Amino acid sequence: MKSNVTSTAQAIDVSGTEPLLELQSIIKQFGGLTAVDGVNMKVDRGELRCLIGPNGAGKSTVFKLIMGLYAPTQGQIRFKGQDITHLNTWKRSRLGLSIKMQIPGVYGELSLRDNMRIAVQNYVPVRKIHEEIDRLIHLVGIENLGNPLVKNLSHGQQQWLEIAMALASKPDLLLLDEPAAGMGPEETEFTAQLVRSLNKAGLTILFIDHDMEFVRTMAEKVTVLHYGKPFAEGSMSEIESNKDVIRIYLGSI
Ligand SMILES: Nc1ncnc2c1ncn2[C@@H]1O[C@H](COP(=O)(O)OP(=O)(O)OP(=O)(O)O)[C@@H](O)[C@H]1O
Repeated sequence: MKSNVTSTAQAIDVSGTEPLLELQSIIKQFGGLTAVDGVNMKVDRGELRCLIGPNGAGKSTVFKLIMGLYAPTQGQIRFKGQDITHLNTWKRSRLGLSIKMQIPGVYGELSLRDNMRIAVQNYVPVRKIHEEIDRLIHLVGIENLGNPLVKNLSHGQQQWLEIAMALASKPDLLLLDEPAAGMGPEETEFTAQLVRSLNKAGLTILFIDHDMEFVRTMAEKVTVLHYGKPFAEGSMSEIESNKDVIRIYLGSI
């Protein structure tokens, strides 16, 4: 299979010097547990960045904070230069943030196109829905699957469908939580190709992954989280040769 990305809907604003996303001193506590402990992070337009770190380091919580699924205990989140710390998820998605979570968010008992319709209907007029569904399933390379019930799709196909659904809002920044988890080598390769081509077409992507081979082929820049704090940041080769990162994470996977 091959992905069909040529361009995403929103072009890169080359004039903008401000980071697309900025986390400023973000803290998130769950009762007595500090899951995110003072994260400062900037993501520039056009980046394909990976967030790595040991289990429980706070990666998924950071994603949920960015999307407004959790409110930070402290700190500020800025997106496109705007303070979005107190905006609800719907408004953030209108502003250009989208997420594909780790837990599948597709409806197995509905057909592929009905799943897409749910994702698309809030963003295009009714007369454009079919056309938009066609565009998005073509974009992620699942246009030849027909219209089966989603529970009958393979794991990989369900993940790509979910990426297509996440693209319905025409995001500027797409968050992918372990996009290739549970996939075989071929599906993983297709996912890597898809994510890279979406990025090349102008979409900024921040993803979480534990599969270093996958990260190596994808990310230009890697941020390491450890106990809820940024621990290291750099190119994959810098990260892989960082003795402290090997000690706390890479040495154990
Ligand atoms: N809703 C919640 N309530 C209480 N504790 C939570 C909640 N969500 C996350 N945590 C805790 O916060 C910490 C960070 O969790 P998080 O899922 O963000 O880590 P992670 O780096 O994504 O881990 P993994 O790689 O295993 O997915 C963990 O100790 C987790 O148990």
